[in-house]
Amino acid sequence: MFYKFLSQELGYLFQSINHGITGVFLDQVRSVTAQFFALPMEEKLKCSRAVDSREGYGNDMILSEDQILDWTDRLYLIVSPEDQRQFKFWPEKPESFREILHEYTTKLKVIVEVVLKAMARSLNLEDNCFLDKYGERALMQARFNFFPPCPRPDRSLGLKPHADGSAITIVLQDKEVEGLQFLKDDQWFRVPIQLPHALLINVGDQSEVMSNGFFKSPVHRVVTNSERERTSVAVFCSPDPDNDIEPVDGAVSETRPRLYKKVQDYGSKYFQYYQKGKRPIEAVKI
Ligand SMILES: O=C(O)CCC(=O)C(=O)O
Ligand SMILES: [Fe+2]
Repeated sequence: MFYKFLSQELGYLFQSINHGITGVFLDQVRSVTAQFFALPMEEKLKCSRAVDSREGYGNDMILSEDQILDWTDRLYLIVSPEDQRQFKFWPEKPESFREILHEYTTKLKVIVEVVLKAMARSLNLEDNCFLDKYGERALMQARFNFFPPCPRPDRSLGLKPHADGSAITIVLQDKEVEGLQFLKDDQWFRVPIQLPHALLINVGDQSEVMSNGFFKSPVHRVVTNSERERTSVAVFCSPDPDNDIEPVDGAVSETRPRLYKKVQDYGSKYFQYYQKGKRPIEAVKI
């Protein structure tokens, strides 16, 4: 996980920056999420996604007949750039939903900047080298996940193994129900939930590419359980799709040759692979 790869410095920066996001506010984000999913189906369906689009309320896009579906309901919204918001997908209930999402993601922007700078610094690279690629018109996509209790947790996953296609993903986990697991050395490790006011920051594929593999985008999954529902909010922070993404100069050297090709609009290419259970990063490795 992210904190293992970063210097002490980040721990410090993070604590100081976290003051802008209080535990009370994080609970409000959780609360509007839970309230949305608890609405009658008829109300939620007002935000339904179209068959051929990811944005809105629904489940996995169906891309092949033998696709294994995730045991989840989700609401997926583009939040930034602001001119790309499609309010027809944004819930009107609960009433404070839109305002809280706007406030939450505005606060997260500060964190993204701090984190991308700290990541660069921890590799002795120029502070802004990742941020410059990230750009002023970076993408922020929020995914509200709802995992109902599942009668056969041995046979179904809430989210199948995947790595995120973002630069970084900021995850607000359920306070009471665990489920997220990361793969390391062929073993699954559970993510603790003992710190209810912590945000989990996950390195995505595009940071792996930009750092020439110094940061790794870890494979993770969500398991189900038969007793309790679980919610989470993942905010995917990805570079402007118009920007070329490739290993930054300082991360390539004679002893560390370039490991990834140049890519553009990684996110939209990525999704096709995800639903087929494949890792898109393999396609950009040299
Ligand atoms: O539910 C979680 O804790 C993580 C969700 C996640 O990995 C995702 O939405 O990509
Ligand atoms: Fe993920």
